[in-house]
Amino acid sequence: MKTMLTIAGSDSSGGAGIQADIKTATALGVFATSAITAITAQNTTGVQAIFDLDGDIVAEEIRSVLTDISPDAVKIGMVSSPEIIKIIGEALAGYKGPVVLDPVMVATSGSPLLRDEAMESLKTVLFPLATLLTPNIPEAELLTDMKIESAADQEKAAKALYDAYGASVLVKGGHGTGRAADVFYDGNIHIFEKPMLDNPNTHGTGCTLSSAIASYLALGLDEAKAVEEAKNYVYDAIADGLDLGRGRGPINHMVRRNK
Ligand SMILES: Nc1ncnc2c1ncn2[C@@H]1O[C@H](COP(=O)(O)OP(=O)(O)O)[C@@H](O)[C@H]1O
Ligand SMILES: Cc1ncc(COP(=O)(O)OP(=O)(O)O)c(N)n1
Repeated sequence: MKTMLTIAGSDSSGGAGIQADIKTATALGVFATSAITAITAQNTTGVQAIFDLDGDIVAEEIRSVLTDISPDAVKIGMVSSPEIIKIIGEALAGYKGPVVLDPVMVATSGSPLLRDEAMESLKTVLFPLATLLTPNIPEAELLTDMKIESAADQEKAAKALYDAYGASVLVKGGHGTGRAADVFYDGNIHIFEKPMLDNPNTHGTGCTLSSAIASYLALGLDEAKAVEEAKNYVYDAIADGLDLGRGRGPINHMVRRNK
């Protein structure tokens, strides 16, 4: 059985964070292990509270998994404080497998999930450990100081981040206008495009995409193929539409089982 480790925050509503990652890996036939960085009280209308876990327990969670199960891929999601970032950097230092880093900054509801003072450590400590970065458009704009208004701009941002950090880069297009075009750069440009689905229930798409990429990498796919298959999975999960809660509901991880 192939395994992955997700290092991320808990989402009480089950749509994003650790919960989305475990559902995704399980749906794709990969055994998920986890290190929880923060607990969020969250639902489909927004984030009500955030509690960062103590750095020592995050370090222990990661070490417990790495020294025993040796995951085939790692995904990193919400890592809100500089202290936790430093500890993750130290705990992953000897890890040789693929590391997919989703630079989660702000939930789509508008709540910050990364503290302002943590941005610099995210870039200096964790980006160099990552083999694949998955910013959305607002995150890529902040990271590159560029305005992104087209797939051509996504391409420029992906190349700039690749040059700066030496990792492959997927600039996701869910916040764009027109088609949902995700631009991937690994030294060559790959564009993965789908129609933009008219469904407000997209909570957790970014977490799901990054954990699906990590799962497909654990299964042995190359990066570009893992990104393509992960996008297909997210697209099907949005298309299969759930309508839970009063706000922006989650996507449907049972989609493959329903077919
Ligand atoms: N309405 C939609 N229709 C089709 N694909 C979407 C839609 N919204 C997001 N996606 C896809 O979901 C994935 C996550 O993208 P995005 O929403 O940009 O990330 P995040 O959740 O981190 O903000 C991408 O593959 C994107 O193209
Ligand atoms: C605990 C936690 N981690 C990450 C997110 C962000 O999820 P994402 O899939 O990037 O996007 P939205 O669901 O916010 O649209 C989160 N909300 N909670």
